[in-house]
Amino acid sequence: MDISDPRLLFIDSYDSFTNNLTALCRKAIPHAHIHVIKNDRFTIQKLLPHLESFAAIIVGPGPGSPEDPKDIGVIRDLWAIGQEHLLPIFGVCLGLQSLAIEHGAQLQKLRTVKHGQVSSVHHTGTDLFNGISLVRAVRYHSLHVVIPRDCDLEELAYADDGAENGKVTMAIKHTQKPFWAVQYHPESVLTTGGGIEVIENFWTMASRWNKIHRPDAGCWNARRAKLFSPSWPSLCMPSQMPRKAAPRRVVTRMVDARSLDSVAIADLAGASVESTPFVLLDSAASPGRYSIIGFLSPKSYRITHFVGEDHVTVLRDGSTVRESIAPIGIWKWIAAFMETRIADGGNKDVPFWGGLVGYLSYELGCSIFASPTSSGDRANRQPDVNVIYVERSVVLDNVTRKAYIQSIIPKDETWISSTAKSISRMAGKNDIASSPDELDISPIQTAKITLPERSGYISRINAAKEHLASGNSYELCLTAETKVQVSRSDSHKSDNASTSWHMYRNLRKRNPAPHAAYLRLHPTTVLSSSPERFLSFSRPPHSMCQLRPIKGTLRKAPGITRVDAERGLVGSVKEVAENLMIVDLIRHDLHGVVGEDVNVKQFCTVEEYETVWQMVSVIEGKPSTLQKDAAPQFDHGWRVLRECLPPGSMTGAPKKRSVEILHDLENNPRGIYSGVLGYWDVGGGGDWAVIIRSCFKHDNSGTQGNGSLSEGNVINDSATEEWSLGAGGAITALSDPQAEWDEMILKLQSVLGIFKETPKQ
Ligand SMILES: C=C(O[C@@H]1C=C(C(=O)O)C=C[C@H]1O)C(=O)O
Ligand SMILES: NC(=O)CC[C@H](N)C(=O)O
Repeated sequence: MDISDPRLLFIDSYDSFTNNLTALCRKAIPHAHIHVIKNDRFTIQKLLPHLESFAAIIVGPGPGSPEDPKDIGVIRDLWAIGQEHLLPIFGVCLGLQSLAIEHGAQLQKLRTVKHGQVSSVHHTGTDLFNGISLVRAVRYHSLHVVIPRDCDLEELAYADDGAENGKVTMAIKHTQKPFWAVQYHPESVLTTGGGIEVIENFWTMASRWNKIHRPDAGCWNARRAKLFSPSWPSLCMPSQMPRKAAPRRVVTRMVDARSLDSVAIADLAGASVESTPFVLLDSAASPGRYSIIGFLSPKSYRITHFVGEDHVTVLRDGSTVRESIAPIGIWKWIAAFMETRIADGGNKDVPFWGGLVGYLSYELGCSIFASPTSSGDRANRQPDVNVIYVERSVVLDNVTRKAYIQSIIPKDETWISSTAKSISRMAGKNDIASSPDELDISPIQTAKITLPERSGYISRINAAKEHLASGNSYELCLTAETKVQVSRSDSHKSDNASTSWHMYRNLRKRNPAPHAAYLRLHPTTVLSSSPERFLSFSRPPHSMCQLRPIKGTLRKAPGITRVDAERGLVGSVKEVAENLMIVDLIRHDLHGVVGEDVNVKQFCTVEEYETVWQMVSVIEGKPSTLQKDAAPQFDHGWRVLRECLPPGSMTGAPKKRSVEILHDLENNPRGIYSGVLGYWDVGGGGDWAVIIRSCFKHDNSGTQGNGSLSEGNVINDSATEEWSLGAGGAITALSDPQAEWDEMILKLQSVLGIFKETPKQ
């Protein structure tokens, strides 16, 4: 970039599409420096003296109303800027609404709200639309403006919503000042014709105006550079952390696993011994491929952390150490832990060589907004970070049936040889004792299931819809908790035999899923049959991030073919809108960390799972660094994870406002549900799934008696144990409350079957 390149000020109203728009502006206005500020960062008085440095302002979209000072911040004052400071401004959605109402237009609610829907835009073919023919544009709005006849605004485009809303203004310009705006979203992935073309036209007109009215632009100086954030995209700086040691070597032995499955190898690794920690990340169905089994020992580091606390607890070899995470915080603390444990030399085809395995809670993700933190009784709360450092592992390739026995412990050949021998021996036998087919998969009959209360859930759906109608959110993923009490006499077969392992095997059999997992990280046990990848990142130097959001769920039933499912999902305006909103949100999240290189690889494809059809999109991003020749970044993927949590498919859009609304609507913190589980590998790769279709237990959760944890030894003398599950779905303006309730129950049923026959509705 050159110092003389144009400089743009972007005003963000805490939206989840901002980075898509900045990326589009960078394409339309090559070499532009774009400085993004929040709308409440400066008062107009503070901003005015600096406007001379900017060639134009872009006012982004956002939740809420242009009439509410809390939602609109400094934006409303821009339109009254005096001649001395005047400059070109381009507004999007909330930006258009603000420009319009400050010039006498009426703000109204749409009768039929448009969120994630595509409309044809009829336009004048002039100004913003010069040289443009067909425009199909995505809309995300509940409010709209009615432009009076005799005012300083001119309508440039409209959409014809027919009986729903009549004609709705889609673009305007000021007749004397250099202000233009669109109501639709030029940056949405489904907008065609009126995207980059419109911004290019804005830029042509803005440059012309500047040439005539502001021939000498003000200079950019150190003070301004400090005041305004670095220009977008603010790419990853090379890691600040010095490498403390030479990389460790990964030693791998490959054996033919033949008909062995992950369950048999997990048994070998000690899955059935309740008192010990255990981790299995299990690809139990396509498109999952690898199953990762940790071979743990008392020497394995266990790391736990609670949101709001200033330390981590590290448990190892019988001792518990509290380590302060101040001032760097939990994310950097974990990055530093991993930075000293980088390893190489492993098999490039194997995604995991060793590293951290476990889960991160929903509230950990939310803490990035400084929003709600976890609350509740500390002794019975699940940790927000609960991971274990795996140094010995077996990775099973479920496609080639090869098992990779791996260790990052120096001089560990004896373990590798004996494990390789055991696996070969087991694979050689035809009758695999632990094959899940031979399991007794009868559910636990004495379980007491407490579903969310239906009327309460329906009224929360209606409250969510009111927020959507008022413009506070475009989509809200509402969820609720279900509890299951299991009598221990039923669940407890022998003293140290793990019943949760037995339950996991039932779940795996009933609902095989690509992101299945069994995590026994006391005090927490997680049984997962998640279909949804949140984020995977490949190892440097060619890191690639991939997110696979799911939106759109259809019950599988006899007679429903793929063609029917596609008609029901891809053919539904509601389902596609739900998915599109999350795709746009995830593009924004990813652009925010990796910069410009973000692509939608797959849009709304129907995938078949055990109990449901799901509509899945795939978004990929390639991290770039400031310096072309910078060393590959080991923690790129980890940063992407931190910046993109909590998963957009579990919040709705815009994320921050939706998280706040959901916090008010839902009674309890979500905890592990809606968080992510997976690994960060010592080679720098990672794979994290959204924690849905899963259930959880806290060692202390039973009634009577008191479970307690001491190193390697769990005592729980409770008469019952309590499992908890979450389920929910995206609520949009098009949602039917009864159908949403049914969808929530459908999702629950994929897990509830391991406890009891599915409850009757
Ligand atoms: C909320 C859940 O699922 C989420 C919501 C989906 C939807 O609304 O269609 C689909 C997958 C998940 O992102 C859940 O399973 O509990
Ligand atoms: N996308 C937006 O900027 C939305 C603006 C406003 N909150 C509305 O819903 O109409």
